[in-house]
Amino acid sequence: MTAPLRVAVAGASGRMGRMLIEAVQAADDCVLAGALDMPGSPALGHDAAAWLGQTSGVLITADLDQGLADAEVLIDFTRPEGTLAHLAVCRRLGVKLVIGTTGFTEPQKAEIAAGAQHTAVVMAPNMSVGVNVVMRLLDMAARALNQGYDIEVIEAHHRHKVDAPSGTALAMGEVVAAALGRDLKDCAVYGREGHTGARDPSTIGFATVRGGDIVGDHTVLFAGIGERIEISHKSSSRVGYAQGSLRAARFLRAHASGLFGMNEVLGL
Ligand SMILES: NC(=O)C1=CN([C@@H]2O[C@H](COP(=O)(O)OP(=O)(O)OC[C@H]3O[C@@H](n4cnc5c(N)ncnc54)[C@H](OP(=O)(O)O)[C@@H]3O)[C@@H](O)[C@H]2O)C=CC1
Ligand SMILES: O=C(O)C1=N[C@H](C(=O)O)C[C@H](O)C1
Repeated sequence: MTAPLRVAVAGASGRMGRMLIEAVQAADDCVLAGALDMPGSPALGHDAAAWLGQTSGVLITADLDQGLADAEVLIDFTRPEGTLAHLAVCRRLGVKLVIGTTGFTEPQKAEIAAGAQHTAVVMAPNMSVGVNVVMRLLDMAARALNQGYDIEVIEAHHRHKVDAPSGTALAMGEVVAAALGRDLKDCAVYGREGHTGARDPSTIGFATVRGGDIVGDHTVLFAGIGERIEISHKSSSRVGYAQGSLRAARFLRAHASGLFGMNEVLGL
């Protein structure tokens, strides 16, 4: 019988961190092997599953070496600077990494790609199966609607989200731009205000909504003359992100190095 996968979770007291701890605790083939949080976090020293009324035997720590010593894979949903600090330690200790964090700059993405030459990494702005299927639908739609349709990406998230547009919205824009032979860097328009002039048909527009407890809604609109096509995904729970992350962690068992996306994890 295969030994359980030893999973550590970063950002253990965050919205996704808690979801992941609950998912690892419930999975037959995984065991919680570490839990990281920020120095000064009130969660430090507490059992990582205490908030569930459970005991995991894993205390939340800010000491990265200690928190990763017994782990095969770290699942990281934190902030870009946290993820990069975790990557450096994972690389040194030979721990694999699932990155769900969003908001990376291009140089930060290059640092992750370099780190993945030494330890295996899955990185995706959205771990849900549904969103990754939508990415394929968008590729198909953009190729078919390649003339006469104005393309806008609209996303809505909770009031606590710190990056905009969402990583998923940007990835959707990249898929559509690539399908149309455009580079998103050259054609993205992030918000509009004032006398904008008429819409340039070669652009891909982005609109961001923030409020309340919206988990994550994404729509890509193809607006033509006489018809509109909307391809939407709406998350009503973070469970899908956590389950997708565990699939990514299991996938990494078979890989020693390399940078992978959810399309490879899911075989899409
Ligand atoms: N790929 C996907 O499927 C998804 C991606 N996300 C992304 O995951 C990230 C986290 O989201 P969410 O859980 O809502 O955020 P939270 O703010 O709820 O949690 C973030 C956690 O990371 C910790 N943290 C913050 N900064 C650092 C740092 N520099 N080093 C180490 N730890 C740090 C926080 O600690 P403290 O509270 O002490 O600051 C907290 O525990 C975001 O980038 C979000 O966009 C979210 C959902 C799905
Ligand atoms: O911050 C969030 O909550 C989410 N972030 C990810 C993103 O930026 O795309 C994924 C999901 O939409 C939830």
